[in-house]
Amino acid sequence: MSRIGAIFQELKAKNEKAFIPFLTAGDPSLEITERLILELDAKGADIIEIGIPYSDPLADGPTIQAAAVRALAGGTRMPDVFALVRRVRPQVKAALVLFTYVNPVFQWGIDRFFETAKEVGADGAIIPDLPIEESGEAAAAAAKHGVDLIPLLAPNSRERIAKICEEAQGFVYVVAALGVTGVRDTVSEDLPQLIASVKEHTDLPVAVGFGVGRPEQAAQIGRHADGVIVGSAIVKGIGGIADALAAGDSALAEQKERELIDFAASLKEPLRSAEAPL
Ligand SMILES: O=P(O)(O)OC[C@@H](O)[C@@H](O)c1c[nH]c2ccccc12
Repeated sequence: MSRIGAIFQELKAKNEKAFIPFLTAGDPSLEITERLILELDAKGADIIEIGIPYSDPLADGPTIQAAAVRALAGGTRMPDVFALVRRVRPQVKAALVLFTYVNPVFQWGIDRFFETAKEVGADGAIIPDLPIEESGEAAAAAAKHGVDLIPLLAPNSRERIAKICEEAQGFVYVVAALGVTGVRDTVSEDLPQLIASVKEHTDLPVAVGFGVGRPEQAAQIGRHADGVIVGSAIVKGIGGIADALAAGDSALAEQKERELIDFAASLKEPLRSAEAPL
């Protein structure tokens, strides 16, 4: 069983739900990303999504776009992200999932991407602009090298649920809202129904992301899903660290970092003893 599978199994036995934060590698520096990964792991992150900065992140809202801009400006490229994963892997309990787009994977070489991912210790990969209809080659390479290729399933892809679930590895990423990434005020009322229909097609865990920015939202989703993914709200906090550093205020940067880690812990808290569905 993969590390991701084992983590979900262990959580289930404890009636806990997975907390899955996202951050962009190299935002604002690789050194800070490395420290944040260790701190998130220590605060109970079960899986960490590590974004490979990309110049054309079409599914991302302004917060994560800005993170990619900062990381690229700092010079972070694909090989740096692989090296980062290699460094942190022996130091963390959390599973590590690479998050990237089709183009960079193509350029690196599909087979070589998954081969390198495995070699440095990544457990999974998410490629949001890879439609299921075109995922054959990547799915084969991922399976060959033992990396879970985690598919995204959006509220508008009901007819495609069966096919996506059939191909899925690791977990199914249910997108809670249409549009781009970013914090939203409310959780969609249709979400429990969508999760239920995904669960009719697969025994894999289901994690929900898009728009989650508060512990109450995490708690609400945790009643129905096996995991909660939080990107923009975390990345916004990292933006605060970046701003403080850019202003030369390292004391403020340290304070922002502590606040971010406390915020991450507050998102995991309601998932530790998840309530059963009502
Ligand atoms: O930022 P949000 O709304 O919390 O959504 C999760 C998300 O950031 C992360 O999984 C992600 C980052 N970039 C993406 C692009 C597409 C889908 C998902 C993502």
